[in-house]
Amino acid sequence: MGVEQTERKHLLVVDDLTRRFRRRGKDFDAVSHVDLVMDEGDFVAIVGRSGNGKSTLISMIAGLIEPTSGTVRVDGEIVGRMDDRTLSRLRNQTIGFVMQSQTLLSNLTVLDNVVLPATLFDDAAGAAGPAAQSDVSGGEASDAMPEDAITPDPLNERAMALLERLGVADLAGSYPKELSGGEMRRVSIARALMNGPRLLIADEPTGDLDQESTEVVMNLLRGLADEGTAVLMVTHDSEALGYADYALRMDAGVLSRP
Ligand SMILES: Nc1ncnc2c1ncn2[C@@H]1O[C@H](COP(=O)(O)OP(=O)(O)OP(=O)(O)O)[C@@H](O)[C@H]1O
Repeated sequence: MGVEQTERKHLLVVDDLTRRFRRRGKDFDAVSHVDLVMDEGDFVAIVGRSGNGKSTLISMIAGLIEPTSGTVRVDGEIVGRMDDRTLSRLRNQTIGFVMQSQTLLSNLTVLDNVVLPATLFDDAAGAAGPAAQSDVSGGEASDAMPEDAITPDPLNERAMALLERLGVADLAGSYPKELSGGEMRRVSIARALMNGPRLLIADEPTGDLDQESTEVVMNLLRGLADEGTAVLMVTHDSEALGYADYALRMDAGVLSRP
């Protein structure tokens, strides 16, 4: 692939990406020579049987696992060559990541968990991604504030709007251990969207969700993509698949268009 020609044009360029693991004394490629290009507004689903390398691939894209060979470029920068602070900033401000497992901090309330990413870097709250500018309240116009009103904290307001949009605003003051799996997942999605990422990566975003919540989450992701966020989703859920532009199949580490 002509990476030099494409690096400035695309939000994400994955080039010949491989990750080798060793199991019972034998090497195998969990991810094998994967190419993928995504632009703003693309909504791509990855499907494939368990153990075929999907999580390993998206973890490399997010800079959580180092590739054995190949590169991931986000906005023209090679993820593997970033120093720790630059990588942390990328993960905080440009990439939103919804993991398969529960990653909320147990000693913080739901609201504080969602606000947290906006407090980690000074300029995080002013993130430039389309989701940051978008009206997360779901389109309802807010009433003009009376002049003597206490100025609301904009971070709390944004977090509450996201929780509202995901149907879990009533849980803002609860702690993660008080939530169901599906509620935790929706809170995790709100947290991943807090800084308005330009690229949202979601591993099974509808796992644990009933049909109604699946529709809420998928309509939200579809809306974000329509507003310019690139969305990369791993899913086993045939209903969720219908919201993506197209699906790619991961089979024994190889990514292909079915
Ligand atoms: N750190 C590791 N060391 C050795 N093998 C690993 C490691 N991490 C993952 N694997 C193996 O790599 C393969 C791909 O794992 P991965 O988690 O990427 O699959 P997946 O497609 O995401 O599966 P699922 O749908 O169940 O989440 C599996 O065979 C897994 O056992």
